[in-house]
Amino acid sequence: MSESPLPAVYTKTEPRPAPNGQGTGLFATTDLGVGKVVLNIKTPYVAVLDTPRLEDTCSGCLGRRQHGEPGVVLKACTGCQVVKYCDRCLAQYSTVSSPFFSSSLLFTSLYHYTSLTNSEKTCQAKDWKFSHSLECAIFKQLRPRVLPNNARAVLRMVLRAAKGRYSPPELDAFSKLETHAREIRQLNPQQWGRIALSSKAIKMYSGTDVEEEVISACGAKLDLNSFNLTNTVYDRVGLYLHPYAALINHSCDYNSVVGFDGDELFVKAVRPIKKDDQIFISYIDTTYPSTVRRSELSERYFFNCDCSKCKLGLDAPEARFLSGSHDTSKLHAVEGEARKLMQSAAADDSPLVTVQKLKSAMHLLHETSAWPVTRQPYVSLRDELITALISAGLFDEAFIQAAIRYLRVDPVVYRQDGHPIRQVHAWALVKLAIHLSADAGETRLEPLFRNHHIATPNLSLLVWSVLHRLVHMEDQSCVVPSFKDMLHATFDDVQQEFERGRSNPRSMTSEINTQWEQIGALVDLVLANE
Ligand SMILES: C[S@@+](CC[C@H](N)C(=O)[O-])C[C@H]1O[C@@H](n2cnc3c(N)ncnc32)[C@H](O)[C@@H]1O
Repeated sequence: MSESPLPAVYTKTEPRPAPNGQGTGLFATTDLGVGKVVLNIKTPYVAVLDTPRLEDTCSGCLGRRQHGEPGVVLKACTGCQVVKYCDRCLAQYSTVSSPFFSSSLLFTSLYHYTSLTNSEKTCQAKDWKFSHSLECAIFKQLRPRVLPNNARAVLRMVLRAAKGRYSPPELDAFSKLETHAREIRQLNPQQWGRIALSSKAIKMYSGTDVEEEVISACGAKLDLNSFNLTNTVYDRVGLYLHPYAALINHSCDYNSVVGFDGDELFVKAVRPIKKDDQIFISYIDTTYPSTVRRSELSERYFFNCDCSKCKLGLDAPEARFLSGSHDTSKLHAVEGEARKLMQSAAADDSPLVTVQKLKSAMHLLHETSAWPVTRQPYVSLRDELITALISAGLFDEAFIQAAIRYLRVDPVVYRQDGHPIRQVHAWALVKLAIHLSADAGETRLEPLFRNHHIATPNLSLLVWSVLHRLVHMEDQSCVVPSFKDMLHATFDDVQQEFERGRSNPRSMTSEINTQWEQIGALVDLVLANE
């Protein structure tokens, strides 16, 4: 992996002009196999948590330790009480006076900050050094109001730039990023209004002499170029920006995927890439039909996608209905009803009501006899249903739904075995099976199989077979290192459990196949009655 001129950036790519009005793009400098690292960035230009995640995610490791070490408790920064850190990594403090904010900021009293005397490897010390020392007093002054994520991100960039924390190549790369500021002003006046208001506030809070217009341009750059920051299991936790990663253009038929391990970014090849090929990621959820994708891309990113998948239009697999003749206007009406139910389910507080609404929406689609389980919004409805069933404590039903997704949806929707979403869904199935098999008494799973005259499968064998497959295909897998570590640790535990029981699943291939046949039979019956 060669180091780029930008600090902390390791890559097998270089920026070049891209064809078809795509501006600059990144191009492979060598052939790259599936699962290979295309780009690894150790330190973000800026990364912030979404406001609700400030409560439950460490602002230092961005949740990396929380997944590896269950039971980690978060403690609030004693200064601002807004950001929290893993307790195991909290530093020892001594309180000293800070000269930082006395003049430039709006504070009447001298703020006391805690100087860190412990190792810099701690989450709080790391974040303090990176940026929090510059913003802590501002957050404290504003409490109980917490700035929105994009305002906190722009504030961080302004404060870090003022303290000379960015190198000249980083500042230069950031300055060259596309903003589409003119299009935002003309076409999305609400977005521009939010950016402008936020810039005014940032200028006031930070006391910076940078002009509001320049801060607004930072805000527009952030909106256009930031990534969804995700945790180890690919749940969104915040915003991330780096000017090198921001050069990657979009294709719905992408060859690479992005993931985060704490604040470290990984771009991996999800398909084989040849030297000089352009690197493409997806900016949006590509499981939706081209009409939806194209309008999302033109509204937020101001371009018309012309990729091979978009060219297929209604002939593309994700847009097709089941074979037969269909009244399309009726199908659209049903889709509208299903979407309304989905929206109202999202707004509901009660998991059981949410479950009912989502099931009703799925039933509407199923009743058309035209809607494949792999066509949106069916796919998203099932994802939401699994989450709602888990919240409602209905783990057996969640397990069956996760098995439907694993066996019948994902192989079509995410064709590559190593696709991170496919791996995360497999992990969810494993977790549910482990949870159910740990239940001492009879779970509701047994009657479910019995009622359909199917023998109940041995969940431990299923868990072993999924984990065995995931661990053995890890070279081709596009997940981040902490996810792989989690799989390894769980597989080792399961393997040891079998060894203690003096059995060896490696020699039980036909038993394992039988368990999958049993699961497959129930999955098809549940789908037929959806
Ligand atoms: C995150 S930036 C990517 C880097 C950008 N090409 C540059 O030169 O700074 C996103 C912008 O790149 C352009 N872009 C990305 N993918 C594209 C595509 N498939 N076709 C046309 N333009 C694209 C659009 O202008 C979009 O708003």
